[in-house]
Amino acid sequence: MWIDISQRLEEGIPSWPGDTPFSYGVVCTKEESGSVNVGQITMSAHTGTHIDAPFHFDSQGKRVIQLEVDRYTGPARVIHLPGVRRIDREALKKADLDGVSKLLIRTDAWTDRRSFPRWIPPVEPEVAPFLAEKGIRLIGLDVPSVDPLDSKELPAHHALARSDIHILEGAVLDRVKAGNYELIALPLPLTDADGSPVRAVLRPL
Ligand SMILES: Nc1ccccc1C(=O)C[C@H](N)C(=O)O
Ligand SMILES: [Zn+2]
Ligand SMILES: [Zn+2]
Repeated sequence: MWIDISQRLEEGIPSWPGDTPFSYGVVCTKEESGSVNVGQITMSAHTGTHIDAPFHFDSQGKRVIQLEVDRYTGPARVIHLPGVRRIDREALKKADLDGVSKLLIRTDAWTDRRSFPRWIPPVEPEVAPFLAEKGIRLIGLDVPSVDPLDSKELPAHHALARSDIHILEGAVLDRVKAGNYELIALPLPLTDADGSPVRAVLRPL
């Protein structure tokens, strides 16, 4: 059985402060067109469960279409680090990361999904080379960023990119136990985009 770890995209879903709010509306009704309801979606590429393309934080970086689908599908390990202040070497030292190429970290830090969090545990840039050495190519979190929310330099985003680790943000891991799963979290084929919403699902292995 697949477990849905995606945030529902619906009116009221929080977006990054100041960023485009999510909306879905029928712009032409079945009554008007005589055949179909036609919807329009307006949203930031960074709302809900989504991936970041390097172009998000590097104007020369890859766009969404250039990201291989293999990065977002396949075996993944979920680790549970409740109450951590930061995701650093210390926080990760007890985790078994051997043979893992996709790592999802459940922090439980985003408790009320109806509002944007005031604080999140950031990923420390120093862990990027350490994770890469372990063979990790994708990191996923249950919070909306890998950097402190007020960061402009985005050191963790850059360090992860330098270590060739892709980023999944805003996964809903509240009811997911630590363990091994198969992951599917595919971005849309957006040619130029800096990020993409994903439908992320896990199946226990
Ligand atoms: N949407 C934004 C609008 C303005 C400033 C930052 C963001 C972000 O999304 C940053 C976040 N670290 C992210 O990668 O999702
Ligand atoms: Zn993002
Ligand atoms: Zn990000």
